[in-house]
Amino acid sequence: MTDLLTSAQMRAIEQAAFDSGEVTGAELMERAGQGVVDAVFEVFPKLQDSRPVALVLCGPGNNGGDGFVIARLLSERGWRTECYLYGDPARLPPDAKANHDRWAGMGTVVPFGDWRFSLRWGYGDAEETPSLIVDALFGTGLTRPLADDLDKALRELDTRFPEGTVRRVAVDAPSGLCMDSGRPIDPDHDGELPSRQDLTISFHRLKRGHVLANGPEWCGQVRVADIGLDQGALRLARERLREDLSDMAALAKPDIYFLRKGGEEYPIAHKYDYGHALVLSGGPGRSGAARLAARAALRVGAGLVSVAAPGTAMAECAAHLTSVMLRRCNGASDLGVLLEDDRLNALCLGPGLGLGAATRDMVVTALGSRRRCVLDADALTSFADQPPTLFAHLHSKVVLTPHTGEFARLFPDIWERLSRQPERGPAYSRIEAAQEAAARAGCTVLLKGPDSVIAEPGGRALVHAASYDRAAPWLATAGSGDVLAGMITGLLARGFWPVRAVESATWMHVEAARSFGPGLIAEDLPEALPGVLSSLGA
Ligand SMILES: NC(=O)C1=CN([C@@H]2O[C@H](COP(=O)(O)OP(=O)(O)OC[C@H]3O[C@@H](n4cnc5c(N)ncnc54)[C@H](O)[C@@H]3O)[C@@H](O)[C@H]2O)[C@@H](O)CC1
Ligand SMILES: Nc1ncnc2c1ncn2[C@@H]1O[C@H](COP(=O)(O)OP(=O)(O)O)[C@@H](O)[C@H]1O
Ligand SMILES: [K+]
Repeated sequence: MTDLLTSAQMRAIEQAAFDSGEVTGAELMERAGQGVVDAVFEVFPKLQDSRPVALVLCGPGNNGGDGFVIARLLSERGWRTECYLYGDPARLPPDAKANHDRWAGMGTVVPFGDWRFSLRWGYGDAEETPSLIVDALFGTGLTRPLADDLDKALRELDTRFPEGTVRRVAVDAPSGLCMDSGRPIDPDHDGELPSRQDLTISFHRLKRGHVLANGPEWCGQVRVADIGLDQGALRLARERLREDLSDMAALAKPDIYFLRKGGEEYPIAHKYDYGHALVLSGGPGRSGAARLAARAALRVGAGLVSVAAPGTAMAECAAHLTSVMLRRCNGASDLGVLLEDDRLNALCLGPGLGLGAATRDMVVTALGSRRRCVLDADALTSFADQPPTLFAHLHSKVVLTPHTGEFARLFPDIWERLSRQPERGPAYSRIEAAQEAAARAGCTVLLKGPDSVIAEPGGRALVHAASYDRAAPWLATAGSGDVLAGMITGLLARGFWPVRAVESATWMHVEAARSFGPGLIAEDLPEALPGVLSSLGA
């Protein structure tokens, strides 16, 4: 389990470590600076052979303190390093002040008022041009937008050294990014930070802002530096700050133990031991989405999968289905009859189902059967005018899988908070939005996107980040959400508890896309699943 921390959680862990006597602030700062320098040369080995000239931008807090450590360590490696300080040296916090003073005995500290980037750096002298710019201005302590003069100076610096001419590295966070939400605190610039980093080094664990919203876009790559905070500090912090840490989010991962067929759980299993999923289809010309979902449910290991289609779409479905079975279902009352078969243990409603009263009725019937159930697409949008009607029927075995647009229709007030440009930090995040939605709905909610958030009504949240080395831009293709809904349904049929089904499915969905690569269309996803399952050892 990889935790994703808020700034407050990170501070609580740090404080617990100090109080336990395990480490001092000065030691942590030294390790943080060392962690940055190590990561920089590991990720960009060619920097060792380039111009050894660095510019370190230090801020008024401990992020700036890390910057002074980095300057010293670079200098010890023979780099010509200059520090620019935004802030009053006399008001730096103690550890940052100590490192400032130590550095001031070795090199220069240019006060902000004297920043003349375009004149001092690379002005007719290639030798002077930095090959590394370190952003140690603000980290987890950012609470408000960058001041105009600082923002302007940073933008000038950014244009002075275009992308590719210098490596930009951020300490903990690209300055201006809220680390609780991944959203720039920058109402005046429409969320455009002054510069895009090539590498961001987090400490101890990733923070939420590294993976949520625009975080990955501004961080470039991320690395986590181990600064030696052990489990003891985490335990102590947890005991002290139950509230802050009980909602610690984590990164999603596949549940390998339960994905495996056979094994200790089912040494001689029958197909019904893996459940029977039922996917409802729309009318003629609209059955593709349900068929995609059904195939995905079967590929992910449901024992049996049926599509239930209106009479008018039976021929179309029959022409395309082989191992997936077919049932007639002309509406809510037919669905009620089908559900008398209690072997049908997981339902999927929404993909291609059509909008309106007929869909609403089928949803209500499905929910009334208390089956495990995935509601996606049209099953959600059909309640856009009356979300409370839907919420009244939901229960803990249901999963809602809205994309952003569907989420906005069902939870307009939550969406409004999430889409407002943040003026202060910590900003409202997609994790909080999904948590609030799950609490209101009383069931598991998957808020889809490159940063998919899975939230349970009890408050626990998981994030599946399709970013950095797990980026899967090919998933932005019609029907990929239908496949995901089917995968979740298949895992529910196999007996997975909702949050586990969603966690494993979102992970494998991205993995399937990545294993296929460019040119992916939704039909390829179920076919890529056997490879994904094998690679997991399932
Ligand atoms: N928490 C930990 O365990 C560790 C933290 N370290 C570093 O400490 C950083 C956090 O330090 P701080 O809490 O001092 O926070 P920062 O250094 O991120 O920010 C410090 C100060 O800036 C002020 N501020 C916030 N937004 C501003 C704005 N827009 N304009 C001007 N001033 C603004 C704040 O009031 C605060 O005084 C981390 O990001 C990391 O770099 C590391 O030294 C290693 C360990
Ligand atoms: N750029 C992207 N990177 C990673 N995953 C993405 C990206 N765009 C979309 N996805 C994923 O693809 C799926 C799309 O679902 P959805 O929007 O419901 O599409 P559709 O309705 O066409 O099936 C979601 O699981 C979403 O998380
Ligand atoms: K920073």
